[in-house]
Amino acid sequence: MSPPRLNPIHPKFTKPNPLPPSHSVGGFDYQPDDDIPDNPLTSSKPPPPNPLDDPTSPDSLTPDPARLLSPRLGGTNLYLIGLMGSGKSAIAQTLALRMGSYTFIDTDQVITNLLPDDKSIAEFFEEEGEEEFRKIETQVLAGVHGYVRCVVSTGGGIVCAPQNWSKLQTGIVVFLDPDLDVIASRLENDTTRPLLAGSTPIREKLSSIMSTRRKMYEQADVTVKIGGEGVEQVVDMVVRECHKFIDENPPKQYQQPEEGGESKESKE
Ligand SMILES: Nc1ncnc2c1ncn2[C@@H]1O[C@H](COP(=O)(O)OP(=O)(O)O)[C@@H](O)[C@H]1O
Ligand SMILES: O=C(O)C1=C[C@@H](OP(=O)(O)O)[C@@H](O)[C@H](O)C1
Repeated sequence: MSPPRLNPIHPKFTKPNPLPPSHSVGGFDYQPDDDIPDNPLTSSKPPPPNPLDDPTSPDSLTPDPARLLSPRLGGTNLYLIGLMGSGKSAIAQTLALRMGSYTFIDTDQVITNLLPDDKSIAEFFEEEGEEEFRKIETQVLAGVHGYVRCVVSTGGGIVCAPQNWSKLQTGIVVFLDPDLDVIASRLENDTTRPLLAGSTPIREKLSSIMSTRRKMYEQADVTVKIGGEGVEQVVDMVVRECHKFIDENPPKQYQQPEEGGESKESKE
């Protein structure tokens, strides 16, 4: 039986083996592939220039500012707050992915995992009431804030309990503030948010909840006003605002020494 035609670079690569004849890898001899145009290993033509050598080239790789955020945060968590439907879960998930070394956590998801009998948050609200839900939410946040390198999507009402702020403020708090019409259209057919149940139009309910919570949401370190932007664009906006926040509020150990030698910190 002939040996399998493994690609010697990585078995998951689907392109044919690019190695020249009689090249042996792992004990197998490989045959040339004539069908790869300009195979850099066999072609007589010079390879195209590396775009990285020309920083003005549009193909030149530029690092994602989201990835550059991770080392600047030094492990500090990001907490996303805002009204239900403002996009906290969607944005946190994509942000964590783009940051690379951060983990996405959704407090609502943690709560759902804790509830017995696969109960949903809406069912728990109905059976046990909002007050019981808030107690669990506070306990979950207390657990979550002990972790580092997390992008945490919180429940919309987490800002209402003052004791939650002592946990949120151990990280950078980001308020996602979209237009209420945008949120209302996103949640039009949603049945998972108990506070929106009933016959009052969603837009009206959102407006009433927002008017009692806005002051609390505005305690955030960073506010991102959102219109009709898609998820990736909102992530870009969050990243930009977080970099700005760090620029304006550098961690103490990074503060520049003042003229004359001593840093502000060492004088305190
Ligand atoms: N910027 C956006 N553009 C389009 N759809 C979005 C955007 N942000 C969130 N969504 C969608 O809106 C819905 C509610 O978002 P979600 O992340 O669950 O909000 P939250 O966690 O704040 O309650 C989801 O279906 C989500 O995919
Ligand atoms: O605003 C609120 O009080 C709530 C928001 C929900 O989370 P999302 O903001 O993720 O929808 C969920 O925690 C619960 O239904 C209560």
